[in-house]
Amino acid sequence: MAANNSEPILDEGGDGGVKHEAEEAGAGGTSAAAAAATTTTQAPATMLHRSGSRPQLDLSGAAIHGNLEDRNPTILLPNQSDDISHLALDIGGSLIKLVYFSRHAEHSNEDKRKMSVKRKLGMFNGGRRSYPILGGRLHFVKFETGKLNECLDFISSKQLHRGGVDSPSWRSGAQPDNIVIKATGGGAFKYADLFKERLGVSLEKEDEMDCLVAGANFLLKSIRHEAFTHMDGQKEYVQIDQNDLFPFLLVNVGSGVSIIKVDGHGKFQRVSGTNVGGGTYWGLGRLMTKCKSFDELLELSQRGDNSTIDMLVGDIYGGLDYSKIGLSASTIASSFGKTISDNKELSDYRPEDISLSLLRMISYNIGQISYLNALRYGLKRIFFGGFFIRGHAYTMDTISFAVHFWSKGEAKAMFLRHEGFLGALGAFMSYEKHGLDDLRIHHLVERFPMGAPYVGGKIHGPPLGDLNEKISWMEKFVQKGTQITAPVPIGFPATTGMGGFERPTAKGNILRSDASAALNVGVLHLVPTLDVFPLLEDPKMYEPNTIDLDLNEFKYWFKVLSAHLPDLVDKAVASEGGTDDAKRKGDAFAHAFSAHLARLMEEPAAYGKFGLADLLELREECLREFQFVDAYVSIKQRENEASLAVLPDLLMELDSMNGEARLHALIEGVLAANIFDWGSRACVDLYHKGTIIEIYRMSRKKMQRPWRIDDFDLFKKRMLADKKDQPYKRALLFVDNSGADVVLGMIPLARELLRCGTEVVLVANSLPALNDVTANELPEIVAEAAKHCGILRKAAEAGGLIVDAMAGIRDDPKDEPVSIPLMVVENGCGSPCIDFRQVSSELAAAAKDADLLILEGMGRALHTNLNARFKCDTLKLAMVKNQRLAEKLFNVDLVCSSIGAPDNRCNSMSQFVCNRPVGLWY
Ligand SMILES: Nc1ncnc2c1ncn2[C@@H]1O[C@H](COP(=O)(O)OP(=O)(O)OP(=O)(O)O)[C@@H](O)[C@H]1O
Ligand SMILES: CC(C)(CO)[C@@H](O)C(=O)NCCC(=O)O
Ligand SMILES: [Mn+2]
Repeated sequence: MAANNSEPILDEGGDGGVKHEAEEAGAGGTSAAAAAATTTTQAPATMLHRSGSRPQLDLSGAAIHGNLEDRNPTILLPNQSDDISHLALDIGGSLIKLVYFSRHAEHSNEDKRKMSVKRKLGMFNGGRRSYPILGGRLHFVKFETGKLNECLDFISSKQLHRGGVDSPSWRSGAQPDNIVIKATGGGAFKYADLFKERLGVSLEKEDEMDCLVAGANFLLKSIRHEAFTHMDGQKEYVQIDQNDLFPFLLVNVGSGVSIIKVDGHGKFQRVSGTNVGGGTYWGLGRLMTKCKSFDELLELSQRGDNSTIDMLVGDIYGGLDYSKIGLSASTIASSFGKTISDNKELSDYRPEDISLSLLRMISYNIGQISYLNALRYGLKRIFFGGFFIRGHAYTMDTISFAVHFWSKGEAKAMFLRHEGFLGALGAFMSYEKHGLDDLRIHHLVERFPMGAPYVGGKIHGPPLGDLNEKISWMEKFVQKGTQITAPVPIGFPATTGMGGFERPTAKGNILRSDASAALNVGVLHLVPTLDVFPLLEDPKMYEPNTIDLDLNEFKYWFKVLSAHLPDLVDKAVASEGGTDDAKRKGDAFAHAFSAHLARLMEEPAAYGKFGLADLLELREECLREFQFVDAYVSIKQRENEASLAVLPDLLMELDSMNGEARLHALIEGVLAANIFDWGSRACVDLYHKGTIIEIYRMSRKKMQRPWRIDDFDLFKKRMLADKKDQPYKRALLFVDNSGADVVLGMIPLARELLRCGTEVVLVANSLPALNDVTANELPEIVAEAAKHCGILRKAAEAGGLIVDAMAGIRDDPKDEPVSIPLMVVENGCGSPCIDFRQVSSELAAAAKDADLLILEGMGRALHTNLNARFKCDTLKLAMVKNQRLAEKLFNVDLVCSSIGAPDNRCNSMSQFVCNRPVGLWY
């Protein structure tokens, strides 16, 4: 095996000229005479061809896995390679693009709690795979075609052609003799023999245009923030209406340019093309500037002034505009036109200026030809792909300008985040049973790991799959004093004026290295178990984030998160035993997360349309990337224990009250207990000043109504007056923090609902986030609490929670759902916020019969979902512990802070959104 053991190399010098082979593969025999934008291939509209290269089912060594008593136990096929293929290639004239899939073992984290919940909710199907696709990740990588060997080494080191190093076939050492890999682009023909020779694989050729269209359609259908406009330096994501996507013009700017009219899935026509494309810019640019890499050339353009080279309208008109035909003096009249009159040699011109002139000439030309073709077919939307774009703001602005200018604003240029990967994705989709067609937007989660493979450009090296490699990679950067860039290219504003463009603004002089441009996109996680929350009133209109994370807002969060970072690192390191290794990991995490923050500070839209929920999740994901499983684990345990110790007193106090006073005390208690929050600086300070119960009591004492939003009376009416016996059939309680928050706040409230005959579903995080309680931890906490209370005990026993927590699982063998008074389900996320467009399937199933939602805590009820509307009554409870939110939402100053005693008087909110008109109730 070509082991993945070499160290990443930091290569500051150029990396040698790219051996360009675009002459053969790129232009593909198109003659100079066909240079005009009229090369039309009237291909008949074809359906995407799927050929069957899928391996047969290998039943050898089959064994039953899991519970033998299950009616339909899981059968493990150790020798069966995954039933979706893993790698597809697009080998173009300039670059090779790889899309590969790495698998998530579906049952590995299928723990007992999940199985039990599934059975209770009637979701259990006996271990058969319930989803059309496997969970896993789609990775995107590119290489220069001239360095094909690097690409072959990469495939070989990861054994991608054999299903990855973790695949059963690889581990068993079996040598499948006929591996077939889908490939598109000219190189699928040109390099087929080399692939056979080096890797023993056959390339199965897929048509390039088919693949481009399939890739574009998939992205536009399945990725929420894929397409964006880019005008005057401003990037704006476009909401694509699935029912109104076709027809559109797809312009793929690779070495050469293909222009395709797309009318539907598999329905398209290549209407034109131009041989003046990315290869032209890079090729001419290399000859004229002696640049060693594409990026160097692009970077030069950022410091260029094209007016020394281009002949402008003003040069011809003595400095005047030619306003009668709408041309300003700064409009380019003739690209490179000035060089005819000067008595100068090439070396007399600045390479910077040459690069900028070339870039403008080619981008503008592509924009114009695209517009003309859009006009020809009456199309209003033009999507631009291909790696010539390279996420480069100036290129996109120039193309947009041309389209806008010539169409007088009628046509719109849009760009794609996965710009260069359309063909490779299309090739991936051409595998039979790839399952991607069945994916919906809510199944895909994009993540931006630091250690994804960095290839090409300035940073060379093997994929950084291994944690140690990742850490030493980060350390090297730190030692060298190099700024660590998050894995996305920089965008920077450039201005365009009427009829002409100004030169790129000085801001953003650095072009992000190609290594990171390759990761303009993150890793796409395919999570088939995610669902849209069925109780959303209008999923299309739903926006989880309460406040838009614009640059200003981001600046605030940058400060908050940066300030919190040292404390978080300390906790994380302690949670891993505080060893030297843990410290290295902690440092690497801090650098990685800071790099993300720095990246987003430059451009808040860098990772797609990013909200606070995404930002907070990014932090948790970053911790997980550096294998910090649960930074708050011991704090959570300590606080749970402390809170459970005082629970009996609290329950006694509550039981001595009458119904109305009790309900008031319970809601007040939830708000008071929500003061415990490790995500809030002001509250962290409090921890050093008192015990949990002291803080809780003080908090409750100060909890005077009216709260900032106070719909308590409405809720009380529903609970106590409208229908006394069973006010609600099933309530979903979204819990927040461990410790007092859940034990002294939410569990007593759950108990009250149980007392009223309401089924209670406690909904908790799937993965840790700060000190939030997780679905795995909750059964044990409930079981402990139940020791002090008959109502809880009865419900928890009936719900199997006590057994779950303490012994194994005792389950109803029937698959049918039964009425369960108390259940714990996971929400599908590992973040302090919740995005109801993507929740776990068990939560979605539990929600079907729910008629009350209770969202608790700032993350879930305030930062996200304050404005969300649901199909049933919803109670949102939170203690406002964040100055920014208090100001923005309620226009108040927080008094809670370092003074030791929080004044909660006006800082709580209890919003009750009724969804059923009174009178028609029940
Ligand atoms: N690191 C890079 N090295 C070379 N070219 C790059 C790089 N990054 C971006 N480019 C630009 O992207 C172009 C290639 O884009 P793309 O990968 O979409 O096309 P291709 O598939 O190689 O070409 P074709 O489809 O015409 O065969 C190059 O010609 C160049 O303009
Ligand atoms: C030849 C291809 C399709 C290879 O990707 C591409 O480089 C291209 O579309 N070139 C432009 C050829 C033309 O003039 O239509
Ligand atoms: Mn191509």
